[in-house]
Amino acid sequence: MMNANEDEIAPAVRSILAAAREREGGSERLAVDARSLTDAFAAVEADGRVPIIAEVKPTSPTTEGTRDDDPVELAQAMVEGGAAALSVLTEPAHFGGSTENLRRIREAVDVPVLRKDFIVREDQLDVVESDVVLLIARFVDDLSELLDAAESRGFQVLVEVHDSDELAEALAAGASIIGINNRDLAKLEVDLATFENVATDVPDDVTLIAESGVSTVDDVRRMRAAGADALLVGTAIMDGEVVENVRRFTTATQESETET
Ligand SMILES: O=C(O)c1ccccc1NCC(=O)[C@H](O)[C@H](O)COP(=O)(O)O
Repeated sequence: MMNANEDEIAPAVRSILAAAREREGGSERLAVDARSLTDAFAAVEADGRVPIIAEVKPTSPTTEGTRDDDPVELAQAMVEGGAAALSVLTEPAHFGGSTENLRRIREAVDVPVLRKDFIVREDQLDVVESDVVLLIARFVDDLSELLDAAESRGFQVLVEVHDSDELAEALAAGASIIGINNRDLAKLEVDLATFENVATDVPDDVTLIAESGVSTVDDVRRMRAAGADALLVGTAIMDGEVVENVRRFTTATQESETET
């Protein structure tokens, strides 16, 4: 079920995967009418801002405490701050997420919504509609098959990779939206140089997203300089005033923005 030796994976991530394998799928095949992620990025770019996917992330194995605010209010604040799209954790046991949160949020906003979860089987695509689903190359048995299964339901697919081998696998599977995760899921360590190193091998026609570990305006500029079409940011947006946090990141490359 996984490309890597399971012993190499951090215990928290092993637990996440074990729970993912147990989680039930849907009983009816979904057909999704998705909002375009690339159009949403283009609209934000045309406005001179940085496309940010803001993540509704109530908690995580590397975060202290839980943010209990209404997820819909958080999502609306993210859109008010200028987020191009939203990412919504639906993993319940380790991230405090739910498919119900995603359903309510997608109804309440008009930007594309990514379902952030650890999907390992085709039937797990059928539990809730979203505009984009995440597939993590490291954790999926047959990436090409699951990617096709998702696209045939109308989902756009963000394929997450962490190194050049996974990138090659994602490209061979036909991924057109790729996220390079700065968080090493084996050790749970974050290093922004990961994006810089792996991004050099990504073809221009791929929509490229920098994921995890972005906490300052300088980090946003660094990821953009390394070729990120968009950035996925969770913790640094959830920590404090959500509208202000998103606005700071979306305006990071504007001349008047000096704060780091
Ligand atoms: O965020 C974690 O602690 C985590 C732990 C184990 C597996 C995955 C994890 N995060 C998933 C994510 O992809 C992030 O939520 C997302 O990229 C945002 O990252 P950040 O901006 O660093 O919160």
